Amino acid sequence: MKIVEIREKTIPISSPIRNAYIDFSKMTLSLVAVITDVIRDGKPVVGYGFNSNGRYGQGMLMRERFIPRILEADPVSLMSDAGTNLDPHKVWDCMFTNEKPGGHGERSVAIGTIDMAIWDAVAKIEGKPLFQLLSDRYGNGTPDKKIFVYAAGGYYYPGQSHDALKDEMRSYIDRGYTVVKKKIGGASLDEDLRRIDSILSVLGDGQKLAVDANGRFDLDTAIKYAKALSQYDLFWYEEAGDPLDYELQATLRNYYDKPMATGENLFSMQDARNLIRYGGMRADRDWLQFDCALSYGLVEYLRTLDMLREHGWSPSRCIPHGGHQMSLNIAAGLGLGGNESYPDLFQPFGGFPDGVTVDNGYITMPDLVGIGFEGKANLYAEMQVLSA
Ligand SMILES: O=C([O-])CC(=O)C(=O)O
Ligand SMILES: [Mg+2]
Repeated sequence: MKIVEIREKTIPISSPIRNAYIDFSKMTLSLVAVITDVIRDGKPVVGYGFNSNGRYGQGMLMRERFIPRILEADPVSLMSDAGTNLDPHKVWDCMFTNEKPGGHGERSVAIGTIDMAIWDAVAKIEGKPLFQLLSDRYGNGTPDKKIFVYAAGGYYYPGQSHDALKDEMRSYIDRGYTVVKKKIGGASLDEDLRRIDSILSVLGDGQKLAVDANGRFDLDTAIKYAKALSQYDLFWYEEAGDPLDYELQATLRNYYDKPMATGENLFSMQDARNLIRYGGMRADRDWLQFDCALSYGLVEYLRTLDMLREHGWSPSRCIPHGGHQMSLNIAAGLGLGGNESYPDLFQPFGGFPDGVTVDNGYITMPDLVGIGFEGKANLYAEMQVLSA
């Protein structure tokens, strides 16, 4: 068997929203199709992948380095030992050939996107949902198909009123979510607190709200917010300072004893390990948000989960960034604590297969082969254009 062709396309996911650091008016992502010569149901197996929001399409890196390396490799060198399927770890090693360590930049996004498509193809060739394959290979063989999901929104919109913000949050609760997220740090502390008060007048409980500063704050500001936020008993306080400022994160724990979350902008096992070694994160209450689609894919995420276990962290402390079905499969197969969801943003990417509903904060994964993209009609329509 072999990979016949790999196609990629940059697709806009723009919207008028803004967090504390960027707006999404020009946001794009890469969609990838890995076409194999394996026939299932009379058609070649095609694996699909895309990167989640925030890092733009990475077509150039794929076209210049990673796709040619895969297509120029001896197909046997990319196969499982039995020769009946691709081996994602071997494909990963092939992509990483002649890449120096460190300084991960955005090649981790390009590789992560192709890696997602490889895993989709591998599970389709085995004829299983990816979560089942992961549980069989790396877990206990019994996936937990019920997954906690929270609704990420609460962005800054031009001219948005507090009533509109309240309506947005109410609509997530009405759709079955029990935890919602809002952005902070894109307005003054006073205005952010008024926005939080408005939202809590709807939610009634701080544990139903997470806040996200998107790495905007210096230490003084992070501490001011920490002190002010302490009154609410929030679900979490996310990415207060620069993602690579481990000392800031470690200092912040002296001012905030409630749960914190970070990690969506750490793109390698080594960066994640530095957070665990030096960031003062607490395995009994904090949350880790590494997103495989941005950080070298699931092959690297498996290394990150091993690293976490060695440092006394359970996979259940991971709730990845990005809101895509790949992380839902990892959550079900390997016991993560849940997944992000953007009910109204970045569609048709992200979200759940059609017919899946959120019930009291949880979804249940349907038994779809591969990652399950074929079960989401508007997403699969985009994918089919690429592979036609
Ligand atoms: O606004 C963004 O860049 C996305 C983000 O931080 C999140 O979903 O946590
Ligand atoms: Mg975030």
